[in-house]
Amino acid sequence: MAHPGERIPIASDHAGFELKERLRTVLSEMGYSVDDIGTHSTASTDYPDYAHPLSQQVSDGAVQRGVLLCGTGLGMSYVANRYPGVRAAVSWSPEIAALARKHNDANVLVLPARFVSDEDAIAILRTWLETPFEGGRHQGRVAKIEQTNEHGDDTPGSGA
Ligand SMILES: O=C(CO)[C@H](O)[C@H](O)[C@H](O)COP(=O)(O)O
Repeated sequence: MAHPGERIPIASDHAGFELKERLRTVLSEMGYSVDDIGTHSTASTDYPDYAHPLSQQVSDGAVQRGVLLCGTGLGMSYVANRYPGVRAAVSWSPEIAALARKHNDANVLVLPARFVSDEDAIAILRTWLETPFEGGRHQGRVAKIEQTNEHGDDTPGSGA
């Protein structure tokens, strides 16, 4: 499932900066064209400033997938999952990353940089990159993520 030459955006806040630097190298060595959106130091910064531009690219179809990192992975995932078509999965093990691909067709990998070792993060990244979506029974479920509710309103829960 590796796509040499594919452009992959990667972004972090200060908590994910050092791991992002490591993963950037790993991606380049695997043949990907890495688009580093930032941050570029360990100076304190705000995760939405990096999650928004990356998620927009995935949502627009400018890229197929992207990688986000912050301390817990949560803040980045909250932002990313607000974008139509983005399915961002916080993954703390290769098993979770594999299931996020097989069952959920996750197109953004989110790493909790303060809670995974560098070696585990590399294994998670490789698994996520190389595991295909299974389709089948999962296809309809993934499609329902973007579905409108029974009131024809596309805001889940509104009017209920
Ligand atoms: O998920 C996050 C934001 O919700 C992250 O864990 C941030 O990296 C974290 O909040 C940063 O914390 P800090 O105390 O400002 O370093």
